[in-house]
Amino acid sequence: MLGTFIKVFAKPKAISPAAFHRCLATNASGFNRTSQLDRATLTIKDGPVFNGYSFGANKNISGEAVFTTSLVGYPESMTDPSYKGQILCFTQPLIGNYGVPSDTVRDEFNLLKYMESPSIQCIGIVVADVALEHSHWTAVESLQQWCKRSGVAAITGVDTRQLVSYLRDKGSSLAKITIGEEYDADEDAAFEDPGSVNLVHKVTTKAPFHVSCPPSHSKGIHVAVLDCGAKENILRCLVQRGASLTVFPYNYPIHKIANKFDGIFISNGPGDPTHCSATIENLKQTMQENKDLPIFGICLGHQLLALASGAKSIKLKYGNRAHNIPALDLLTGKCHITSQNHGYAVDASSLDPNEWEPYFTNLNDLSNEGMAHKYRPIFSTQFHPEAKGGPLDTAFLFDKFFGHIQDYKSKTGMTWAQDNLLVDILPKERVY
Ligand SMILES: NC(=O)CC[C@H](N)C(=O)O
Repeated sequence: MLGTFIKVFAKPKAISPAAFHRCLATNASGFNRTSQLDRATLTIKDGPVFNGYSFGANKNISGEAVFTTSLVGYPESMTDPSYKGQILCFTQPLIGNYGVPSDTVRDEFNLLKYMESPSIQCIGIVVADVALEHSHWTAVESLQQWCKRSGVAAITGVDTRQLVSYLRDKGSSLAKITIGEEYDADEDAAFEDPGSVNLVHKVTTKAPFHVSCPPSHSKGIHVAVLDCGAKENILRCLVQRGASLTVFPYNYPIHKIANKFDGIFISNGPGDPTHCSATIENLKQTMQENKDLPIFGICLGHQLLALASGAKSIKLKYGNRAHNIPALDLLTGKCHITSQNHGYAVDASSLDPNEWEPYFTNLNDLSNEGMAHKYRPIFSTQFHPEAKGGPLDTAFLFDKFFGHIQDYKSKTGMTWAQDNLLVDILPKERVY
C-alpha cells in the first residue's frame, strides 16, 4: 500500500526545458523580473564592482560590507541594531520568499514580537536573487516594500559567492550601492566608514525605560540593562525568566545606582567597542564597588566588560556572522552551536589570569567567545544565547545569570522595592 503511494505520488518527475522556462517566468525569483527594476551597482572600495538591480530605496549609500551565512532570519538580522551602518550581504541565495512580518505587533511583555528593533538598522542589503513575491502567514509586506518604505538600499542579481570570496580574502571592506543606469565611480561622495564614529550613540535609548515583568512570570527580580542597541529578544529572555528591567542609555553612570539592582546586563551593539569609553569606565567602577553583584554581557557587552577588566579587543578580518558557529565551552568541554554577529573580538591573551578565564572558544577561527570571573558571578559571551535567529543551545546561560542573581539575593537579603527607583513613571518603551 505504502509502496504504491510512494510510486504514484512521490515519484520524482523530470521537468522539461519548456516547463522549467514557464516556471521561471512565473515564480518569485527576482532575476526574471529585472525588467521592472532599476539598475544598481555595488562597488567595493579598491575592489570589484558588481552590477545588479535595485529593489529598495532609490538612494545611494555607503557603509561597511559584511556577510552573513545564516539561512533564515533576514527580518531579525536587518533589525538587529548591531548591523547599524553596515551593508549586509546574504550568502543564502534566495532572500525574501517568506516576506516581512509586522514591525509593530507586541507580545505579552510589550516587546516587539517579530523584529529585533522597530526599524531596519543596516544601511543596505545585497542578495543574489530577491523574491519579489512572498508567502507566509506572518507576512504583512514584501522585502521590496519594506526596504523601499524604510529608505534602505537593496541590490539583487549580485554573484554573492564571488563577493564573499573577496571579503573573506581581503576582509570586511567599505562599499557603496548606487542606483541608476550608468554609474560613475567619481560622481558621488567618498566611501563612509561607519566604524569611525560611535554607532552605539545612535541606537541606544535616549532615556531610561522600564519593562515590567507580569505577575504570572515575576520572581521579584530587578535587572539594570545597559542598552548599547539591545535586541528585543534579549530583553524577552530576561523578562520571561522573571525579571523586571530598567533599561539605561549605554553611558549612564550605572555605578552610582548598581547596588539597587539584583544584576547588571550589558547588551549587544554596533561598531568598535573602544568608542564606548564612558561605559567602560562606569563598568570598571561598578565592578570595583560591588564585589558580589551578578553581571552578564552579550557580544558588545562582552567586549565592554573585557575592556573594563583591563583586557584588549581586536578587529577580526571579516568577523563571524552566522547561526551555526561552534563554540567550545572550556568549563564543560561541550561544543555548542551558536548564533553570531560580530566584527571585533576580545584578545584572550590579554585577560588578567589572576581574575579572569576564557569561557568559550570559537572552533572555526579559535577566537575568544566568552570570559568568566574566577571568583565572582560575572561572565559574558561573544555569541548570542538569545539567538534570534539561531539555535537555542546556549539559552542556559540566561538561567546561569538568574542562578547568580538568586544566590546574590539570598546573600544580601535584598528585596526589590519598586517605588525606590520610581520605575512606574518611566516610559515603557525605548526612547528614540
Ligand atoms: N552583535 C554585537 O554586539 C556586535 C559587537 C561589535 N559591534 C562587533 O561587531 O564586534
